[in-house]
Amino acid sequence: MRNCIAKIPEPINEPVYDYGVGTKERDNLKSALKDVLSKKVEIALIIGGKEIKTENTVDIRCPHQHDIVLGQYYQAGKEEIKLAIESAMNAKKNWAKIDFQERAAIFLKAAELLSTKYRYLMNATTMLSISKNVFQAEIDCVCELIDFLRFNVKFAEKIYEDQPISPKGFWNRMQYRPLEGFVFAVPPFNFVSISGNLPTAPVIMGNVSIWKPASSAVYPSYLFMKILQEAGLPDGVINFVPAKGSTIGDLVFSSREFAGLHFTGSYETFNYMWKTIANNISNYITYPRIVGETGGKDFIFAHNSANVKSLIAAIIRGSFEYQGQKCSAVSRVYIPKLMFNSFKDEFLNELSKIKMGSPEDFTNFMNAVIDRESFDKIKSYIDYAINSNEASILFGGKCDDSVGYFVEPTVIVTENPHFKTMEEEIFGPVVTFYPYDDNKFEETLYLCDKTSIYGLTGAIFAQDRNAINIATEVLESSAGNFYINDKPTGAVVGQQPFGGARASGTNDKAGSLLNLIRWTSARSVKETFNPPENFQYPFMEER
Ligand SMILES: NC(=O)c1ccc[n+]([C@@H]2O[C@H](COP(=O)([O-])OP(=O)(O)OC[C@H]3O[C@@H](n4cnc5c(N)ncnc54)[C@H](O)[C@@H]3O)[C@@H](O)[C@H]2O)c1
Ligand SMILES: N[C@@H](CCC=O)C(=O)O
Repeated sequence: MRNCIAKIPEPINEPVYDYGVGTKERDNLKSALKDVLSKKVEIALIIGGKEIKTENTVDIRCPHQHDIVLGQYYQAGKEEIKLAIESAMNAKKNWAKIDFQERAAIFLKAAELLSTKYRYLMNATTMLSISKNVFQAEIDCVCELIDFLRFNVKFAEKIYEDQPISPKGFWNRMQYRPLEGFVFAVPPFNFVSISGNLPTAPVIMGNVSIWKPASSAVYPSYLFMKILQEAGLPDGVINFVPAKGSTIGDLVFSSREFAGLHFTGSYETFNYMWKTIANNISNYITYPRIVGETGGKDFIFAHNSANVKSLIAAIIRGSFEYQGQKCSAVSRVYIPKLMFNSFKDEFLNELSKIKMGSPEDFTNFMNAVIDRESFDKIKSYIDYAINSNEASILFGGKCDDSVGYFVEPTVIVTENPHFKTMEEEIFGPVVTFYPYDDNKFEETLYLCDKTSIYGLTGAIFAQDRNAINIATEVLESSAGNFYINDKPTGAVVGQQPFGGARASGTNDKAGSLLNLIRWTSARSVKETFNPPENFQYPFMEER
């Protein structure tokens, strides 16, 4: 729209539905679940706006019942990947020229479609294909994804509005250009919101993207791609390319037009990508932007003044929601020995109330872990603890893959603060306790800070203000998201910008202005209204 400088609406967080018994939302969701189960979906690549099928298909199965096949998706080969890069580069010129408000309208519309027309279908595909209970699905694939879209366009507006000063006679402007090339978006399996945010954040800033969804989260990602198309996203701006990581990675990173990586996933994969990019560095038109959020070894640290009931609730939710498959999940707990002895009975009693099974049964708190590889990895950590004389299993420990990939919520206790499960990311429902000497609070804080390579999330539980202050100070670099008397999961867009440093990533805070600014390459433009006509300065004039 010409001659109109309209403001982006002020975003508010999408309300979370509770799907309580007897609500119409619950009925709608139940019928969406039935619908998804009764059909076999066929998911094509979407390149340049066109659906493309290949020779290679992969089954989409329910992790909680692996004999249920929800459908199939097609996997890209080299030809399709090259076509996707070409399509992105073709779409680039027009997309960058579209007025920001027109671009923003597309994402605001997509958010509205998600909030209304597609809410139940999106929840159903997420619950069934990545095994999330209704609450975990709702806060992820609906609310957080909507928040990313609505808040990011507002942050983009703030960036564009940020302009330099202009003294009399001059007009200085800052043009926020997109990057010179395309952005490669590579998400993990565990959050549909992250999958949707990784391509859209750069695209909101005028970039184009190649989006490779995680193999186990193709279904809800595809649905989001269709929503973006319905909202008016022009062809080729985002190219949806399910593919094997190594096949697509090699081609993209050796492409001259590669200008940015927007990644979320493991530390190991990110390091591999960074090294590959470094090896190709002289091939690129421009230095690529590398934004990556990776793993965590997140902690709860209890002081002896902590409120035990809220501590127990936080440990159970923080460790076992979504089967501990959150980068933010609690996986180590520091607790004073005396408190540990008195808290155990109540803790075990609460743990025994956890129900595990299919997400279709709304009474289940936990569901299955994502796939066989993950199941085997988590089981190997539990077996290691079972066989070690440095640790004992306080709760759980059983794994069963006969119907789905189920791992019991598992609590390990150790006296070795450097025990393997205190240091390494497991990415499953396993938490390790280290009971510390009651008079070694501060010393143990330093130990916590130095125990793991990661620095993502952490929490202090204490009523004593001095203890809170000391912990906040000592643990300053241990967590990019730090919580006081709250679990270290469940960050909300616009409220707790999310990300960590150390081995947890580049800490560019997903869903914030800090992230969006990485997707622009600014140009300073100076205009002089009355330029001098003589090269000599006044002090050079003769009397
Ligand atoms: N910090 C965060 O915000 C955050 C959020 C969610 C998950 N995570 C982390 O993600 C990990 C779990 O997710 P995951 O198992 O999907 O991670 P992963 O590293 O195995 O995979 C991440 C993505 O990278 C792709 N990939 C792998 N090798 C590739 C290559 N050579 N080229 C291109 N793509 C390639 C995968 O297919 C997948 O899409 C955990 O470590 C978790 O902590 C971090
Ligand atoms: N942002 C999410 C974690 C994302 C990683 O898996 C949280 O705060 O719990």
